[in-house]
Amino acid sequence: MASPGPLRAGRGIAFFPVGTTSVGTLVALEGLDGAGKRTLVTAVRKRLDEAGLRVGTLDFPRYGRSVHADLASEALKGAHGDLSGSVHAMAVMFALDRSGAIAEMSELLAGCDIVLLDRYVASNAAYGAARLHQGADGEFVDWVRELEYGRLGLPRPDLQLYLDVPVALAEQRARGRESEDASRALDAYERDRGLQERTGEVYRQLAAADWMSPWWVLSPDIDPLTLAENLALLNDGTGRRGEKEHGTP
Ligand SMILES: Nc1ncnc2c1ncn2[C@@H]1O[C@H](COP(=O)(O)OP(=O)(O)O)[C@@H](O)[C@H]1O
Ligand SMILES: Cc1cn([C@H]2C[C@H](O)[C@@H](COP(=O)(O)OP(=O)(O)O)O2)c(=O)[nH]c1=O
Repeated sequence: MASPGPLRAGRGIAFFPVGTTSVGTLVALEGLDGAGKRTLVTAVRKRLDEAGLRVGTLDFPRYGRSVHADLASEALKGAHGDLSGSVHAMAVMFALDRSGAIAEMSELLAGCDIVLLDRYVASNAAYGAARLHQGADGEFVDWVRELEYGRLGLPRPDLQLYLDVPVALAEQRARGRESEDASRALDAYERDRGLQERTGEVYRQLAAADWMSPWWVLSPDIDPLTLAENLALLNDGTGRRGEKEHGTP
């Protein structure tokens, strides 16, 4: 059954088994640079707060709080020699940033109904595979899965959202942001139109395959209220997840 409004589900929406403990639902928002992720998380959070849900948010990379995140960001702006030239080295930096946030994520999940992440493991999968001209079924995506969910033990998201914004629009938004805020100058990935195109393609493949969890694909004009209402349905209000194994919101 198709999901309502602008939500497009890959292979149907899966609901999650009821856990024995009260933990929140972990939702990761993915998309290209400038897609509007930060804006959407802020708007959805406001709607969920207003609905009385306990909401936590966390942005990756954790700039200013993680040396790995800062090194990666500086590398994308030309520092640290040939660091940014290595696809695997960059992915390890982003992965170690996330690894350092495991305790914080556990705390958020213990105290919230919904935890919204602005970028997560799939960012590494999509950008790295795109840099290597691979698809979602390639070696790199498997390497990321094994590194982050296997070796580093990161929690799997219950749901992943892909904000599917055309590259030209995302670029226009990123450039608009750059002109408003000098600290958001475009980095090496953002300036590379071909990389953004390929990254979008890998994201669509990951979503179609429901990689690591169910995915919802969101259109550029997604209404934050509609999204918040659909997210709220994943949670029965007690911090426990819905009981249906499969269904649509
Ligand atoms: N739905 C939207 N319509 C118009 N402009 C938007 C929309 N969402 C975001 N923007 C603008 O686009 C720019 C990039 O948005 P941002 O949320 O920072 O993207 P991201 O976090 O995906 O890089 C910002 O200047 C923001 O104000
Ligand atoms: C979090 C993350 C980001 N990236 C990429 C996506 C972006 O192009 C870049 C920087 O992340 P981004 O979220 O865009 O940060 P900024 O606030 O500087 O715009 O790093 C990865 O390749 N892997 C990751 O795990």
